[in-house]
Amino acid sequence: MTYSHEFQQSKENPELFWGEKAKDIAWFEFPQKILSQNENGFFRWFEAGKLNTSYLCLDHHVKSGRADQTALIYDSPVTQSVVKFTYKELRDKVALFAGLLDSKGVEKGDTVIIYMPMVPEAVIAMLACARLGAIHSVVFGGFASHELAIRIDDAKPKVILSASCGIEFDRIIPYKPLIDAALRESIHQPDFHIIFQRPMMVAELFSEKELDWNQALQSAKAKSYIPVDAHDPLYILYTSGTTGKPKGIIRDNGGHAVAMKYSMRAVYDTHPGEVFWAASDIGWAVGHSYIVYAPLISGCTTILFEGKPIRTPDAGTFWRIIEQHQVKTFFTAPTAIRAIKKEDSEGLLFTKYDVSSLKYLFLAGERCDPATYEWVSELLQVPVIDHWWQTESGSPMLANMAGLGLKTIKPGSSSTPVPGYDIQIMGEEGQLLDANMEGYVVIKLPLAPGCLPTLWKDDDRFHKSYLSRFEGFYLTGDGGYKDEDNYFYIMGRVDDVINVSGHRLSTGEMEEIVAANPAVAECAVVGIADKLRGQRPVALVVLKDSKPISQEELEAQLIQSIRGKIGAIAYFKSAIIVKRLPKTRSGKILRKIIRNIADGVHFEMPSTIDDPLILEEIRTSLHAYKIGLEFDLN
Ligand SMILES: CCC(=O)SCCNC(=O)CCNC(=O)[C@H](O)C(C)(C)COP(=O)(O)OP(=O)(O)OC[C@H]1O[C@@H](n2cnc3c(N)ncnc32)[C@H](O)[C@@H]1OP(=O)(O)O
Repeated sequence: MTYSHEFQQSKENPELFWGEKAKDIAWFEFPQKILSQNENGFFRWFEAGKLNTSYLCLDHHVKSGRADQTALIYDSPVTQSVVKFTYKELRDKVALFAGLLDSKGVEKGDTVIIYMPMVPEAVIAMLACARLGAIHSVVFGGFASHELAIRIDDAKPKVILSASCGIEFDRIIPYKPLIDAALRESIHQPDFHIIFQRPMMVAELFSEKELDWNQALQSAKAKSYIPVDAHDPLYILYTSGTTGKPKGIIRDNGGHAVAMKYSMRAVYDTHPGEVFWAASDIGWAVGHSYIVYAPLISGCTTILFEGKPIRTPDAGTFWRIIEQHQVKTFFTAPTAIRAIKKEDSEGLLFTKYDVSSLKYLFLAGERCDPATYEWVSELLQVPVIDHWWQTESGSPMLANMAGLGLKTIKPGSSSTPVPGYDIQIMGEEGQLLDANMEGYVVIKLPLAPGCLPTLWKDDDRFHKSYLSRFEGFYLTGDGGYKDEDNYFYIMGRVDDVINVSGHRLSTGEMEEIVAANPAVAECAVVGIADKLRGQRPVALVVLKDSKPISQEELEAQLIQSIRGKIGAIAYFKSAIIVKRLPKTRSGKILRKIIRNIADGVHFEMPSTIDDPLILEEIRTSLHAYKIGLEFDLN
């Protein structure tokens, strides 16, 4: 099957196309209708199909001859351990943990928050929820207690699952105080909190609602899988929107399973028995899809890596893992490659390992700059495939599809649309733009299976955020252009979302935190270019006349507030006091222009600007702070 044949078929007859792909899944009952619309007009895939995602990931393989194949390899340089689980071992652990959850009253449709580091128990917890038809919501361990509290109040979990600590390089991060603080802040209170005690830091348990994971398991009985409907949610994954409240992306069971299976073969060219490694975190969409669900549904071996690309112990860690576990397909973020390049630009550590098992490197999470692409391609001598997707889609939307025959790689481009995604570039007035014209990246409805069917308990926000701007199209929030060969170039967000080290964060949320400081009259937080992290946030602040404060003091306070509320991952390090902010005559802050000045990008003076002289003031303030100096601004 060629790419153009598959793509054309998916465009002309999506029902036929996805109906065929659905046959690759071991349903308990095959769907009666492939594509339908609900009462709101939202598209739904695989109506009346019955399945269980945990069954697909585990029991199905145990039954069909993979019981003794390694399913999961936990490789943790920070604890110096490597532990392997066969499909049968993992299935048994998941069934037992599902039994524990069941005994604590967790039922189909209940929500469970998982706030855990990269330990096998986190994967077991996800699959145990799926086994019961409970909806998990994994919260990235790097988020601070306030972010956790917001998610607790929105998801209203029956149980919280966590661990006593995480490990960042050589630092122990206690989790229990963060959860306690989140529960003091949240209105909703779960019935139980089950804590996996790690030996490097044992958490103190204060009440009967707080259970020790291993102790509680001692009396648990294994629980079998429960058939769920294709439309039932498998999980909620919160992602940053333009305001402080994150969006609860829902993933349904049916569409997700079909999309996972299809993408492993068609995008990643990875087959049962082969080793697939996504060096991400289970707190992100990549971690959900390509550490846990897609490799397991496909009968592959997956790797759970508790470490960093550098300093755990060095910039050769990735290559060591590829050699040791015979990885065929590797997936990471460009930031990770930039970090390695910075520490080992000559690739000396790389030469210590035999990485001949590796067939592909896939990159996503942020735009891959051509310099990083060239460096890593030269080093690895395998195809380096930059591809594009979002938390909302759960799997790639633009990719050079290795399983359908690789096409020419064009550095800077994420290649062509994956079957199921009719991607277009649109102008302000909703007109489709020709090649080489930059505009909004939009997708003609219906979206492919696996994409968010709506937002958790918020159909209105789903419609407003994604469907209302251009009738009949999904607004991705990204901007870009395509070339004459229909290769797309994603240039970055068109809204207040930024990407720091592949982590999607909201500058709108940061502005809310900065604006809450008593000295701040008004502010703008923008994402500026960062050599290692892709982007980092910077705040421009106008002070209240009545509240004098030094630049240093204000900056220290704001850094503390953002670390405390969002987390250190925001990498917020700079707050700059300015006299005024550039605005349009109607009072809208010109954030994009501020960003352009900081990044040295040419811009047209907006005709609606209130006072053009402010731009020079901003430039001087940024320069005084050593931002934008490396660029020729004139
Ligand atoms: C594959 C596509 C995707 O999945 S994209 C999403 C996943 N992103 C990546 O895999 C990006 C790869 N990036 C990295 O490995 C790191 O960012 C590199 C480049 C090594 C830099 O590490 P580091 O210096 O620690 O910076 P950072 O930006 O990661 O972290 C900033 C501060 O946040 C902290 N942090 C990070 N993760 C956690 C966590 N899970 N739990 C607790 N804290 C965390 C870091 O320790 C750091 O804190 P501090 O500022 O040093 O105090």
